[in-house]
Amino acid sequence: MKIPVMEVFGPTIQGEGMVIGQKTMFVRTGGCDYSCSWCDSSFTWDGSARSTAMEASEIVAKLKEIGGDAFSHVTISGGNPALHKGIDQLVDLCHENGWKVAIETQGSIWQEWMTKIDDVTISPKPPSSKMKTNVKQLDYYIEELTNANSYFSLKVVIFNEEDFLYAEMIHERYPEVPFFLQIGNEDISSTDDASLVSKLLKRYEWLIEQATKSVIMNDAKVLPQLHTLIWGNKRGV
Ligand SMILES: C[S@@+](CC[C@H](N)C(=O)[O-])C[C@H]1O[C@@H](n2cnc3c(N)ncnc32)[C@H](O)[C@@H]1O
Ligand SMILES: Nc1nc2[nH]cc(C(=O)O)c2c(=O)[nH]1
Ligand code: SF4
Ligand SMILES: [Mg+2]
Repeated sequence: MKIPVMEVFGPTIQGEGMVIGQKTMFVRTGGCDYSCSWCDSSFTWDGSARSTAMEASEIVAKLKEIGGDAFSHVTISGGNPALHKGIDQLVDLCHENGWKVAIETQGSIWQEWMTKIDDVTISPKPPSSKMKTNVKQLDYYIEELTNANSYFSLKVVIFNEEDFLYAEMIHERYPEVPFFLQIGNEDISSTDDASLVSKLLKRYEWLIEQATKSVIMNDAKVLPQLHTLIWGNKRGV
């Protein structure tokens, strides 16, 4: 079953969330059921770029072609990779090659293959995105991953106070799930890396302040997007 692929890149490091710093390859799929106002990967769904329909075996060949033997971890992101049934085979092939597999999804669509993934990041969207969370669906997600004994976490991107309150609500709803706060990048098309980084670090400091003040966030981890601090808004890193 073919998968629409926007880009395959790496090795690089995972710049976000539960396995931040992990050396990894990326497979970015096309299409999303959301359209977040601040999406830094909107080319996956807004029609501005074309995807290539690829079989899982072709994706694996591409990973080997560009990564050689210099990786053992593959992150599938998008768009929403959970739109695609064919990822089941991709995960199996990665495992056959001895690679671990991570996924980035917003938790809006469930797939049975989700429980095979080694590192699952669920990133529900706060009010600034203009998207609405289906909490019942999120409850189901968390329940399925918990029952499957999966290694998973929640990561909420924060742009303002209202987003922070949303993050508190999510963390309180699923207190057992490892919880990550991430700073939002407001300047997704800036090419001025110096001013971008300085602004992001200010936002990071602000988010740390919010988290340190909050009694609900006692066990939260507060992170920047590491890749943005290093490479700015560059694609394919
Ligand atoms: C591009 S999304 C793709 C995966 C999936 N659709 C999702 O949103 O989780 C990957 C991650 O980037 C985050 N992200 C997107 N735009 C961002 C921005 N402007 N600043 C910070 N994080 C952003 C998302 O919240 C998500 O955690
Ligand atoms: N280095 C790096 N880390 C990332 N973590 C999540 C990413 C994504 O776009 O899903 C991403 C990305 O695009 N690059
Ligand atoms: S859910 Fe993810 S890929 Fe989809 S629009 Fe939002 S940030 Fe972008
Ligand atoms: Mg990204």
